[in-house]
Amino acid sequence: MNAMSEQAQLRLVESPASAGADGPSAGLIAPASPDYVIETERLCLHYGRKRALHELSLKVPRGHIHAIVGANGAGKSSLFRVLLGFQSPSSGSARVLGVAPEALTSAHRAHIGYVNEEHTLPDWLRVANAVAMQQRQYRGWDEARYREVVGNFHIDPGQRISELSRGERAGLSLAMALAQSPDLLILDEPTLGLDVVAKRAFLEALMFCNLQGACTIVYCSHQMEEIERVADNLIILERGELKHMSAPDDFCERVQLWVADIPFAAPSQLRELPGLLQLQKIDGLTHCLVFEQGEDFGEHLTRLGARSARPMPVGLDRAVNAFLSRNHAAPQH
Ligand SMILES: Nc1ncnc2c1ncn2[C@@H]1O[C@H](COP(=O)(O)OP(=O)(O)OP(=O)(O)O)[C@@H](O)[C@H]1O
Repeated sequence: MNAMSEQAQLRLVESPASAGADGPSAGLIAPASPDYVIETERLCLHYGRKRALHELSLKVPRGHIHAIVGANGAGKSSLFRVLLGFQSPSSGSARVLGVAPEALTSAHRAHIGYVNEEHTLPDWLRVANAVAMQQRQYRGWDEARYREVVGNFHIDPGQRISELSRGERAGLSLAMALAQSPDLLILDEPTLGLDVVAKRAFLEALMFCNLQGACTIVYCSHQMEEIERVADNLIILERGELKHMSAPDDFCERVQLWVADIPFAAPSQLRELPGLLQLQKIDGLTHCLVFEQGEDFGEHLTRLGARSARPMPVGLDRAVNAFLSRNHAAPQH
């Protein structure tokens, strides 16, 4: 996270006077209400020779909780950096709340909450001062929501931010972002480092904000059980490309586990099965995780000599992991 992004994330170091005429406390510009909170068109980002985003065309509709998943290095954080204007794309275009990232003013940014995994907050400030500055910055500040979320942590308002534990820092930045009452809340691995109770409190706060209908939440995480619980929409990125977007349940329905008794099929034959995501031999039975195959997939197994074969549903964790691992980087031998 570079210095510019830290500054833009939370303008805690900016006094209301220095926020300028377009500052959030100086006349809140209501953003247009486009149907999509995020739109990208053939978005590409290269860091030197490293490709982070490739021809990414994505439309995230207003409302609901959207989860972006992908393996390490899939481009999730890079996408957020481009959307928030911290990083210029190599080509293509993006719009956030209908505005191009490079055209986002302080007033627009007041409608966008952002929490990153580092939970960057000014270390030298005391918690109470940081919160007071946020209260002044954001007209829509919701004190009750702030207290509800921060109340799950034993944070002393007199403590310096540098003295907080990782989890407390996470809780504080989440509470401040939620209290800002943003139209769009972008969260980059927000629950990393939170204990079970704090995680649950945070997820409940997210769902509550979303139920109130005002806030669209776009959230990237590797924690599939969380996503299963809160997300209405699942977006899968792979090496900077959009691979899938649907409701999590729809995605699960597309992945099936077939358990078959095929004693004599060669592994090379099994690996040729259509839609194969993952192949395992467990207790003498062949387990095939397959993508977008119908009920007639069993016929393929029968042709390979299966004595029995039955499909079984799979949970989101297994479905997403199998989908991502089919092209996951593996060490060269
Ligand atoms: N500043 C940078 N310089 C060079 N390469 C970078 C830089 N930032 C990211 N990358 C590369 O861009 C790709 C996408 O990185 P990004 O951080 O967006 O992935 P991610 O999906 O957020 O990963 P993770 O789940 O591990 O946080 C990776 O291959 C990464 O190595």
